[in-house]
Amino acid sequence: MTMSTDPIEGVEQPSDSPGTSTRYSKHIILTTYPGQSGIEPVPLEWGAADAKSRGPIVVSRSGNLLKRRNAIGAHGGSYSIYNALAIAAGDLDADFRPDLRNSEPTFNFPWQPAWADKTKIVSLDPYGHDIVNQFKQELEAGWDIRPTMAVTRANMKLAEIAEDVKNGLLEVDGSILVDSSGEVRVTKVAAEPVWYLPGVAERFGVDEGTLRRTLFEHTGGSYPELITRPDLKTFLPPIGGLTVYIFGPPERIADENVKLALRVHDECNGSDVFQSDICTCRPYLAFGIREAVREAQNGGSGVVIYFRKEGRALGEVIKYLVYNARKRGGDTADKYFTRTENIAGVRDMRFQALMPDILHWLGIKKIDRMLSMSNMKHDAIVDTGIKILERIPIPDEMIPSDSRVEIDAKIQSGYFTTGKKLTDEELTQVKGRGWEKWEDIAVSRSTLLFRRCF
Ligand SMILES: Nc1nc2c(ncn2[C@@H]2O[C@H](COP(=O)(O)OP(=O)(O)OP(=O)(O)O)[C@@H](O)[C@H]2O)c(=O)[nH]1
Ligand SMILES: [Zn+2]
Repeated sequence: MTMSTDPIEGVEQPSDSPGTSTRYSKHIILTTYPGQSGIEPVPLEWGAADAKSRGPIVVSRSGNLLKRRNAIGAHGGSYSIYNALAIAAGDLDADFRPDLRNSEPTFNFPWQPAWADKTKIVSLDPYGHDIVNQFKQELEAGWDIRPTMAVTRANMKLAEIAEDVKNGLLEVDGSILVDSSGEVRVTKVAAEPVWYLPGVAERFGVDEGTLRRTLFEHTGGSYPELITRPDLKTFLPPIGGLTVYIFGPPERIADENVKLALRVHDECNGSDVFQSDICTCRPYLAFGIREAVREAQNGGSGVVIYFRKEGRALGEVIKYLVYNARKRGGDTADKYFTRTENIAGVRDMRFQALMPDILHWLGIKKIDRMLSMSNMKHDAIVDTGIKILERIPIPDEMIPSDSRVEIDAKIQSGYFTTGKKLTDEELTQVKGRGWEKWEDIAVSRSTLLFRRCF
């Protein structure tokens, strides 16, 4: 195969390639180059004063947009693959354009100076929720421009909140906390990642070329334009995004005169949804929601931000391998992080450096009550100029006994605490639950049944 670079012709699809599709031309454009004839990216000036002077993010390769794209990657984060599958399966037209009527935000977040600051927001599109309004003409002309953020509202119900009402820790106000079943009114913002590569590189203290080359190499060479198009500075990576849960009127978040309670939470599916008791994730999340509701009821604002960074962004498979190593090797707090490092090479890949972007987008300048003990979250937030006035650890009575190992290891490694920091010797004594053998459980159960029968 030969590669022609001018004009955009690409390579011929090999005749022996399986399932040659009639949906696409026989020429496959593997990549593009800045000087190629016809290549004319839509101007995009990250950090410009407003959406129109910034320009829309155009990432689609469909039709003529291939020449006008100003971003690398694809919409939808990790769901871009499902989108491709739907097209491959014939369920979705490759040139489909969404009908965005009535999809506008339920609350108009006011413009913040950070939206026009290319150092404050580098991992999401500050105008991603407002494209229907900002880029009407382009949409009407048939351009494929998509929202990367969405704002909606909902009611949610949490068992722990119902418990808090029952125990007198929260009062039903009929507006924020609707009733004693734990029903709460909430405004939600979903955001997909949109990276301004020079800004992301700067946050990690690497040069842009190194970041681009590393992303290219370690995604199986999936995004060659990271290498061939240094003029394209924006990348929509195939990773999960975040959701903001706002309790109380959203306009209060940016108001420095009222208090703000904030929990930044990273996904832990096993605990958050299924309530496994090996970690403190769901209890801290529920505590965060309770305190956010309380702050909103007191005339302030409560915010919980949920990031899709399962297993400290190592993924659930790695996490379960670590759990096995912990349970088989003797689960003690002194070895907690070593077990992860043995399997993943590092203990954490969450890179909290990008996390504060959403706080700046919301217009947060200070956090009165930070519901987190993490030094990494704290330092990342404070480093970008947001003040944290008080840090609130998870209350002791909310810590499941099997997760003492995790919490004591975290405190030892630098997590904030108002309690006692254990010595190295004491850490070896903090033990998690061992595994019972299935055979033993089954035997004792059958013995029981046997006894009951006679
Ligand atoms: N790899 C790995 N990940 C874990 C383990 N235990 C918990 N996690 C993950 O650790 C993350 C915990 O995130 P958070 O609940 O935000 O807590 P944190 O950042 O440690 O700090 P706090 O804000 O103080 O709660 C989640 O992504 C969990 O899935 C473990 O043993 N191994
Ligand atoms: Zn967890």
